[in-house]
Amino acid sequence: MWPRSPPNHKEWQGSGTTAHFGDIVLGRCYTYTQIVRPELRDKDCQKIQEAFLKSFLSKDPCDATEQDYQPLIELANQTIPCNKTVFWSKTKELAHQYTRVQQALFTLENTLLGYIADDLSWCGDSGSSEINYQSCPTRRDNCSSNPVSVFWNTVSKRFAEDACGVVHVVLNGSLNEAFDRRSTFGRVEIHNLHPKKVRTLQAWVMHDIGGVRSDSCSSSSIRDLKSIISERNITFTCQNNYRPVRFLQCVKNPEHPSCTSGI
Ligand SMILES: Nc1nc2c(c(=O)[nH]1)N1CN2[C@@H]2O[C@H](COP(=O)(O)OP(=O)(O)OC[C@H]3O[C@@H]1[C@H](O)[C@@H]3O)[C@@H](O)[C@H]2O
Repeated sequence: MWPRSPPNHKEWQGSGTTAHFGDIVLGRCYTYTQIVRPELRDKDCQKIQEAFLKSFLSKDPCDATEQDYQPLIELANQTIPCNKTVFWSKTKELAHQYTRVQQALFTLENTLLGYIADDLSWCGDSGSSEINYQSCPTRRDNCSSNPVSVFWNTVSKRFAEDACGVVHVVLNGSLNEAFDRRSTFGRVEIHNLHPKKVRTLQAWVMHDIGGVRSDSCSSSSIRDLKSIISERNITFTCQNNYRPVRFLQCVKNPEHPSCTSGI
């Protein structure tokens, strides 16, 4: 059904590089630096686009490294104010609904690099200088050191290293385990918070409206998170259904009983 990959591209199990990748990267960079956060208007989007392409072109897409992304990270470097960092895990949509309203707060995607890369796929090939638009390796079926997985691990680590003051995380209480050690939040971000800079991690365990309350602040998975954070000399606090985020959930379900009385 699909045209076969050109001879010089290996075939992988994942979808190929997003069409018009270079243009999307350049356009998103200009949108973010000129409109969303004009305080970053002096960023060089042409150089950022070039650095992003150079991070993976002509390279084995199963041998991506943190080093590949260092030039890009330096060009797109951005300071997040203390007390404004929001992590999330299994709550991508809700976390971004909240930061879209509460624009003083930053998820990784509310930073320049996360904004540029969100939902994109990209890879190249060591035997060619071309972008592979036909297929890219996936963590599950091909290799964990693929360009996209290594990118999110690398920028998530940097996002956590740069955090300061009181940081927040939105967790999904409708899952059996709201905290998963294998997640990017559990495997990368909490281990890269600096105890000398981060005073408190505040967890918000949110339950789907009308969903089951599988997990909550008193559950074993949250106690596991608390033990990891406390061992790192960072204070841990937790709130079930943090009210400002709950209001957002209720916008979509105004008639639900948990939204009509005293949320
Ligand atoms: N588009 C984004 N993707 C990701 C971000 C992010 O901020 N934006 N990630 C990770 N990430 C990719 O999302 C899934 C897992 O999500 P999911 O299983 O829902 O949650 P994770 O904890 O793994 O990752 C979310 C956490 O890491 C950063 C962001 O700062 C959040 O605090 C996996 O492929 C990750 O590589």
